[in-house]
Amino acid sequence: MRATLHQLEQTIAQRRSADPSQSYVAKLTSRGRGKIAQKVGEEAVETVIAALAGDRAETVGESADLLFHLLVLLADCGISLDSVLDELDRREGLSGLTEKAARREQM
Ligand SMILES: N=c1c2ncn([C@@H]3O[C@H](COP(=O)(O)OP(=O)(O)OP(=O)(O)O)[C@@H](O)[C@H]3O)c2ncn1[C@@H]1O[C@H](COP(=O)(O)O)[C@@H](O)[C@H]1O
Repeated sequence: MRATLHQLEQTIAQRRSADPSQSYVAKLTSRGRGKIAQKVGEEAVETVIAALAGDRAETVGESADLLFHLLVLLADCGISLDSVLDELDRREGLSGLTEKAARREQM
């Protein structure tokens, strides 16, 4: 998962300055952060609709679209994927601490 997303992050970084007529990433980037953010919102809604409809294949496809567009948005904001993954790791550590604290209280 990490390797796939990091590879895609690198590809997006390379394609941002490509010819917009040759590259979707370049085309979307040239339309501005507002448009990129709008696409993230649309893909999120499409993912939710597919999940609630119980359509597994559609949910997988829309989730891939969502992750891809989120990476394009993060790149535009100058935020690395590692910053987000580090935040998730930090939270996992926090929840581990909470569990340990709860166990201590039960003793
Ligand atoms: N993962 C993706 C990916 N997922 C979805 N998409 C594109 O996202 C678009 C979403 O489709 P929509 O119908 O929602 O949007 P649209 O009609 O094209 O655009 P709007 O008018 O709605 O803004 C489609 O054109 C898809 O091709 C992607 N485009 C590129 N990638 C990756 O990005 C890499 C670089 O792509 P290029 O920048 O095109 O070289 C590729 O090698 C892929 O790995």
